[in-house]
Amino acid sequence: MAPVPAKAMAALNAMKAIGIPMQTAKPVLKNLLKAYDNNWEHIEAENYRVLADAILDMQESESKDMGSMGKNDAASNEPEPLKKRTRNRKEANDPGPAVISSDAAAEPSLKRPKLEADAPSEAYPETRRDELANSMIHKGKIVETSLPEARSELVYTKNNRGKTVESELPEIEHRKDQAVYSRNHKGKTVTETSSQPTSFVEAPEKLSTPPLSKKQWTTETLIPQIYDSHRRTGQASSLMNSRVTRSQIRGLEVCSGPDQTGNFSSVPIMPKDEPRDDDIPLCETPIAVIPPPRPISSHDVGEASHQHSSKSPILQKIVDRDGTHDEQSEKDKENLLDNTCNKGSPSKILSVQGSSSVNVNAGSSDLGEVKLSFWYNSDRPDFHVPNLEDVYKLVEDKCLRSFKILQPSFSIKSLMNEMCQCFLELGSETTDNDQENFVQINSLLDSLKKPVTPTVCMPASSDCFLGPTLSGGFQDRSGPSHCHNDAENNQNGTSKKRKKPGFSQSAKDTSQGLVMVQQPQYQLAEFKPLHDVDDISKGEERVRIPVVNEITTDKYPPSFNYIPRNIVYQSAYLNFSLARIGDEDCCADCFNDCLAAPIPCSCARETAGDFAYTTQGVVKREFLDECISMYREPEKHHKFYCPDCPLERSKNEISPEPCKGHLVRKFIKECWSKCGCSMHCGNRLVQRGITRNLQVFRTSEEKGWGLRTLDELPRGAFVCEYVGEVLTNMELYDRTMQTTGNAKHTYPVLLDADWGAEGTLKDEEALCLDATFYGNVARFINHRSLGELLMLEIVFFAHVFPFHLYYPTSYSIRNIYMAEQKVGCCDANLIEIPVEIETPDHHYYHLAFFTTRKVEPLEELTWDYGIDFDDDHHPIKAFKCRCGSRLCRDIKHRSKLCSKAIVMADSSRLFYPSPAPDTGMWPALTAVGLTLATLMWSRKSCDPMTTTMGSWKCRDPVGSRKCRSLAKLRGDPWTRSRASAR
Ligand SMILES: C[S@@+](CC[C@H](N)C(=O)[O-])C[C@H]1O[C@@H](n2cnc3c(N)ncnc32)[C@H](O)[C@@H]1O
Repeated sequence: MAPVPAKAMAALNAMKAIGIPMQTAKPVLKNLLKAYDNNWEHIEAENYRVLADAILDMQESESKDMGSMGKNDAASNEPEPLKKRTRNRKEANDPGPAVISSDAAAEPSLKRPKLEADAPSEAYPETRRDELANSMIHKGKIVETSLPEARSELVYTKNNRGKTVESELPEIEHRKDQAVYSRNHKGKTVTETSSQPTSFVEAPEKLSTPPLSKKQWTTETLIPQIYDSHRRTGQASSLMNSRVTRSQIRGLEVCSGPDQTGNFSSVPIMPKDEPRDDDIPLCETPIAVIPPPRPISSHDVGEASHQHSSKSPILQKIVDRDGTHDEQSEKDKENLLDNTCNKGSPSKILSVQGSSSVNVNAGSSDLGEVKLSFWYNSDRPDFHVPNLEDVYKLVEDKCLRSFKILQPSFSIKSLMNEMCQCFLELGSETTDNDQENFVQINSLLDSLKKPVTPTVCMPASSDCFLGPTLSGGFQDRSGPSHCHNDAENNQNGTSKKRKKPGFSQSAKDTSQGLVMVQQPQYQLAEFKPLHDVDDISKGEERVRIPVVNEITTDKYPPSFNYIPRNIVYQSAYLNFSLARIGDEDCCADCFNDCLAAPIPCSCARETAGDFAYTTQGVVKREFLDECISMYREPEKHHKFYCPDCPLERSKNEISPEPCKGHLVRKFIKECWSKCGCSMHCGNRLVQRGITRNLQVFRTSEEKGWGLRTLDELPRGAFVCEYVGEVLTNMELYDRTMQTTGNAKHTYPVLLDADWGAEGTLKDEEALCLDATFYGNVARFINHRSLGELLMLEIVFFAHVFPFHLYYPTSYSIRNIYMAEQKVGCCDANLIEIPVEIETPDHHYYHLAFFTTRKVEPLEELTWDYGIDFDDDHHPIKAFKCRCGSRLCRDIKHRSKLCSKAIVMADSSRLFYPSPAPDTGMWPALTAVGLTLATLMWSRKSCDPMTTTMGSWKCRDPVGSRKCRSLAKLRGDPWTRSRASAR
């Protein structure tokens, strides 16, 4: 404990630091010590708030005395803040922030003497400066201690015992001020007005509400108004409102005495009573809202305040871009913004105090210059100045990890750039749009400050997490604490309300706006290479996965973070507790390879007592056939119908259509860590990760990038898992609206295999994978239909397929279809099969891709996204399909040539209904039809990388003439060797 004189010195110094001369503070301190019986705890609380308040009170009463001595003095050119405060309330019956509009500013009684915009500091006499400085100290909140040259244009913020108070704008106010004032104005309406909720730009007649007495300032009376305010402003602003409101509630709790439980806040009661109708003294200088101290958040920049942290010593070092630093005087630092902004005409400075040791300031000039400054003090004696680039990198890394920044292209510099852009936008907008703009800032920045919610319950001993050797495992990037907090999660989930279209649109607009105002990709490219063309996985997989592009000049695909295993985004609940795995769900007694055991173990239970994999490491034929048949003939398979389908809800929340049914999917169950077998067990395929040689390549059909195999793949081979962030449907919905609503390519997959069995699933519970920002190679697999238009196909083959010429006419349609199967043409060559690994329930599972047939080297790997191309509201954005398949479900965009061929084939059927009669005319007519069809088909480009448009035309990509030449052109070693070998 420091001796008392030292404490007194500290108190006086603190006052001095905020512009109160020692001689003024000293007598008040003495009185306070007496009043508090030398209890320094109260006096020191909140950085001598009581002392500062007491000084202000003293000044108030002095002013009042002066006011009563001669009211006319009030009209003098040297305004007396305290008197004016009184008059503003009493004469204008100002209920609060509603006066902070241009109308209000024009009110004669509210006017302050006009200050010239460019008035140099010398224009302010010393006394005036003192007054201003003093007026900015109210109830212990220090608003501003120095007077920059453009003092009159500064926007100040202060907190008057939980009430937000604002004064009129000076006549020289600029539209930028209006934006700020409108918002704060609203804050004040929320806080103070009970009978007349006012809108921000209301006319002065609305100002007749008498001020509330202090007794009325309770949270009980205020909270309903807060909701009122939410309603008034609409959902688009709900996020912002709730923040402003919360802080204000806190402020009220602090300042309005005991709360509902009778507890007082940390602020001691003022030793003396204050007049009920005059406890919102207004400053002469324009003031806005100081929210009570709270953690700094970027969105706060929208709230106007200007104050120095009363607790924090001013930062001693100012770091420039190169990491050098300067000792600067306090004044220099305070002038930092002003210097920047004084280049233009009137400048503005807005500032936010996020916590006791953080200050955020934003300054602007009318020339559109904006400067942001952050002051932070952590009291570290061993501090040294780091390189600023390193700081950027670290912060970006932290943001990506902790705050789950959505875009991997995120950078601190771009964030600051965005802040400046928003600042300018707000400053340039008319007041009508202020509200909207404010929401934009918040919805943008809110994504940066989402709290990290640990979401997965992983035993600390990590014995259920096999670590990086398993690609089927789980990866959490939310930090060391992995344990899911149910309560918190629920709270997160249920507290989130699905945003109505209005908000979503706004949010969407926001992201669009952001894209327009900056070039994050270029910025990112400046700092770090996007991908390694030799291995897009950057060593995360067991095999290297190169990237090639012979089509465009892009060296590699747009940026994303490569992850070999799923990671949880925020709220998704995945319970991987080993305790949940019962004996029946594992094979604790097994040893080495379960597939080698004479009797299948309990891990084959899911697949009807027989393992899904063969000992050669592929999916068994029967199992695969059944999975494929689900796609080809869905009507033949069982479906379940959700009572309240999350998919339909996502399309239309208000009146969702009944569930269209989900196929009861066949699951593969792999052995897991509670099983006795080893990692070499044949029933652990997916969890071992990618083993095939794959390549990311640029497709030639405007599908963007794609994935292909470099090796020949047998039927049923595991290729890769679809890896991404595990999101709840709610999160996906929000994300799609806010971030990727306008994205060219989308990467979400619903984990809906068990939706029906789980009863009514809330959007906060239903899961999906999103590989937009974090994903593996599977995110490059393009769509191709997996045979729905079966009959049409059969008809086609029945009439034009060359095989028909060789087969007897009695050859059944079914056989023709089988013939088509035999040559292996047309459909997607991958199918996704749900795989159970860590958890016996199927709420969360892995989505693994297996080949539906033998796949040739260099053939593009495709899978059927299951999109309903006619359903514009499907969560997976319907694109213009260019799969080229004759079976493509995107009928609108299906190749015209294909369609013509089909129509032609169909029309030939008019003459010879299928199966075609064996007449003499048949071969001739078929030959004509076939020639025409072939002509049309051959005009369609044959992609050497795929067997697009049928392997009968180009079955072996390297074998065909066109393919060979392209392969040469491409010149990659593998193709070269293949081509020369021929
Ligand atoms: C999972 S990504 C596939 C990778 C993507 N091509 C890329 O460049 O990143 C899905 C997106 O690829 C595009 N895409 C996939 N299949 C397509 C197809 N058959 N025709 C046209 N675009 C396709 C669509 O834009 C879709 O949103």
